[in-house]
Amino acid sequence: MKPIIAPSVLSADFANLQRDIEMMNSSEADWFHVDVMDGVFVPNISFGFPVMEAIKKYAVKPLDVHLMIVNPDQYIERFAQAGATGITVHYEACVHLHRTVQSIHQSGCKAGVAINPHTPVELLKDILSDLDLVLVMSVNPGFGGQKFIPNTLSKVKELRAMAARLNPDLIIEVDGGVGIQNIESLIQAGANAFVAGNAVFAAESPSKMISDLKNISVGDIRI
Ligand SMILES: O=C(CO)[C@H](O)[C@H](O)COP(=O)(O)O
Repeated sequence: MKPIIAPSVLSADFANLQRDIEMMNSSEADWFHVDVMDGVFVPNISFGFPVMEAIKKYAVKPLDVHLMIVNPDQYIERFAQAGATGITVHYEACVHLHRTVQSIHQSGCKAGVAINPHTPVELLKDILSDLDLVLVMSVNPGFGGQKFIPNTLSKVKELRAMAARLNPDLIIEVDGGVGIQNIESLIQAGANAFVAGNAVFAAESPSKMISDLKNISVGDIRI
């Protein structure tokens, strides 16, 4: 099974957003990854509803919305209305995570939980069966173009083993510093969805890079 590739709109050229969206539409990308940052949960501010609605207007693929914000519960319904297909909230930002996940499902979206590099996978044990996706951050969230943290590989392996018992259909998405140099080992570890910002948008041909990531040959596929 080929991996899910979700180019991150954060790394697109915002002055040519429609052009970059059309590129993603006609590429082998599966999802649009939409990073929302509030300047509180992470030390950066990206964009909010108007940009998200503009993306939705042209995108013909699912919008995978990653909320790097405090109090995400306040905004779930609005992100669903703005066109999200899936909404991922941070474990570290939610006090009543089970309730938040229920709200995401009630809004009609797929539900994901993201964990920061320092957050142990085992903390997800009691929520795992309620999730469609876990997003494993392989950089500290807030900025594109950072260096992949190698410890992510063992976290993905541990999570896939836990999911085999509790939620075999779980999508494990990796976000941060992902590219052609590490996607194969991440697939072998058990991940099956990948966010790629810099790797795609700094490439000479972004659509070819998306295709190369999508069609990577993997020795021992475990998904
Ligand atoms: O969530 C993010 C930052 O918080 C970005 O999606 C992520 O960093 C992807 O960018 P890159 O592939 O350039 O690392």
